[in-house]
Amino acid sequence: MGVLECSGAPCDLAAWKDVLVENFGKVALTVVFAACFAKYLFGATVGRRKLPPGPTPWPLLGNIASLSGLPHRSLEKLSKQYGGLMYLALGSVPCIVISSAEIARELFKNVDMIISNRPGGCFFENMTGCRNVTAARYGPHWRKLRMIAASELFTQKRLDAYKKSRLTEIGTSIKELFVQSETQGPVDLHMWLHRLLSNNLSRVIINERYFGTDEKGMADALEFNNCTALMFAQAGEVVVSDFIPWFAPLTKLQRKGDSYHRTGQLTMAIMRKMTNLDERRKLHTEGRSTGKQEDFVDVLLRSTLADGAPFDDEIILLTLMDILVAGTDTSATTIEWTIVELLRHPECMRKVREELDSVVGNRLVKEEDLDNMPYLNAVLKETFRLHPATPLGLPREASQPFQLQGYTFPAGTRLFINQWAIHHDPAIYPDPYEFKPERFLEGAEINIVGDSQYQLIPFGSGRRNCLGMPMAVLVIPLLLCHCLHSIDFSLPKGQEPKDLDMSESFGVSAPKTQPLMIYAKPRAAAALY
Ligand code: HEM
Repeated sequence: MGVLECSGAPCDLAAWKDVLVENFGKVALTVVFAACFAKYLFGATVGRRKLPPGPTPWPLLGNIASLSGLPHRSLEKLSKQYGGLMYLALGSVPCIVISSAEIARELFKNVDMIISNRPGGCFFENMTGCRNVTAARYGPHWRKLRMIAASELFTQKRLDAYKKSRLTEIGTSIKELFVQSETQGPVDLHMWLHRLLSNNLSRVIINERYFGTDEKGMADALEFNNCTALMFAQAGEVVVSDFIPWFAPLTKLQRKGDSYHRTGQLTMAIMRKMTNLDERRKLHTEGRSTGKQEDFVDVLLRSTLADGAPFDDEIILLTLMDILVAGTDTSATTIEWTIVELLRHPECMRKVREELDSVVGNRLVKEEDLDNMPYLNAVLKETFRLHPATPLGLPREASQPFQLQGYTFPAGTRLFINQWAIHHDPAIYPDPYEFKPERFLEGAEINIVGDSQYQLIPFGSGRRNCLGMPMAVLVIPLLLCHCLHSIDFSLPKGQEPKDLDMSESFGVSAPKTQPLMIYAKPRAAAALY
C-alpha cells in the first residue's frame, strides 16, 4: 500500500507534505482547473442569478468566440435564444448585447450619459492615445471636440456653403467613371465611391480635391488607402489582454503596442502632408488667410481644447483623420448596397427612376429635390435596415453602475447595440431578410433621424451617436440620386443580378465581400454633366 493510501490506517502526514512540495506545480494547476471547471458548471446558475440570460462562458475566455466571423449575425442568432438583453463575458469583461428596439429605447432614455464612454483598448491607446473623438473617454476633452463639430463643422450653414463644391465633385467623378468604364472595362464601384466621398470631404477639410486621377493624386490615394487598410486590419485584431489582463506580458512580447503606435505615426504624417499643416499654422499665426472660404483646418486652428489651450497639431490631425476615415467607407458601403439591391430588384429600380424622371426630369438633380422623393427615401431606409454599415455600432462602456430591465450592471460593462438584430426583428419588419422598400411607405412612419425611433438606428443614438450624420443624411441620398439619374449600370457579360454574391464582411464597416464590378454608361440626363 502506498503512503497516500489512507484506507483503515491513519495517513502519513509528513509524506503528504513531501509529495505536495515535490508536485506543487501539478497540484496548483489541478486546483485552478478544478475551480474553473466548477465555475463553468455552476457559474451559469449560481454566480449569474442576477444577470440577464446568455450563453455559458468558457473558462478564462468567456464568450469571446461569439465575436468571431460575423459577430452581428452570431449574436442575432443567440438573441433568438436568450432575448433582447443578453449577457456575455468577454474574458473577464462583463458585456451586454441589446437586440431589441424597446430595450434600446429604455437604455438611451434612462442612462445615455453613463453609457457614452468608449472602452479604449490596446489599439487606440497606442495609436492615438485615445485623444481622437471616436476613441476618447466620455469627459471634457470629448465634449469639447463634439461641441466644435456640432457648432462649427457639421452645421447647416457650412453644409450650404459647400453645396457648389459637392456638385462639382459629383459631376467630375461621374465623368471620370464613364471614361474609366469605357477605356478600362468594369469598374470597382466601391473604390470609385470611396474616391468621390474622400474628395467630397477633402473639399471641406482643405478646400481642395486631394485624390485626383493624375499621377500625384493616384499616389496620394494609394498611400492613404494602404494606411487605412492597415488601420482597419489592426483595429479589427482581437488583443487578448484587452479582455484578459493576465495576457498583458504576451501582448508586450508581441510588440502590438509598438506596431499600433507606428501606424499612428504613419497616419499623422499622411494627414500632415494632406493638410499642409505647417504652412497653414504659419499663416494662421501671422494672421494671414489662404484667401479661400473657411475650411475645417481654419476652424480647428482657431479652436481651443477643454483646458483653454489652442488645438495642437496632433489633435487637429486626429480629428480630421477620424472624419475622413469614419465618413468614407460607411457611406460608400451604403450606396454600393443600394445599387446592388436595385439591380437585383428591377421593379424597384424602375420606380426610383420614374420618380427621378418626374421630379427632376431633364435637368441636374438639386438638393431640394430630395424632399420630393418618397420612394427613393424608402429605398435608402430599406438599405440602412438590411445592410447597416456598422451592424454592431461602435462599442460603448459604462462609466458608472447602471440599471436596465431590473438588472444592475457594474461600471466597466461593455455594451453592443446590435443594429443588425433590431433591423431584422420580424415583429417590426415582416420578412426581415427581403428587400421591400414599400414597407417604409405603409403604416406608422419610421425615421432614422430623431431619438424617438429605435427601430432603425444605423447611426447609433444618444449623445455619442454618429458625429457626421448631418452630412451623411444629405450626401448619401444626393449622390444616389445623381447616380441613378445619370448612369446606366450594367454587369459584365455573363453575370446575372440574381447571381450576385450578397455576403458581407465585418470590419470597421460591413461592405460587400465581393466588390461590385460594373459598366457605367450615360443615361440621357448625363449630357448635363
Ligand atoms: C452611412 C454612413 C454612416 C453610418 C452608418 C455611420 C454610423 C456610425 C455609428 C453607428 C457610430 C457610432 C455611434 C454610437 O456609438 O452610437 C458612428 C460614429 C461616428 N461617425 Fe459615423 N456613420 C456614417 C457616416 C459618417 C460620416 C459621413 C462621418 C463624418 C464625416 C462620420 C463620423 C463619425 C465619427 C467621428 C464618429 C465617432 C463619434 C463619437 O465617438 O463621438 N460618420 N458612426
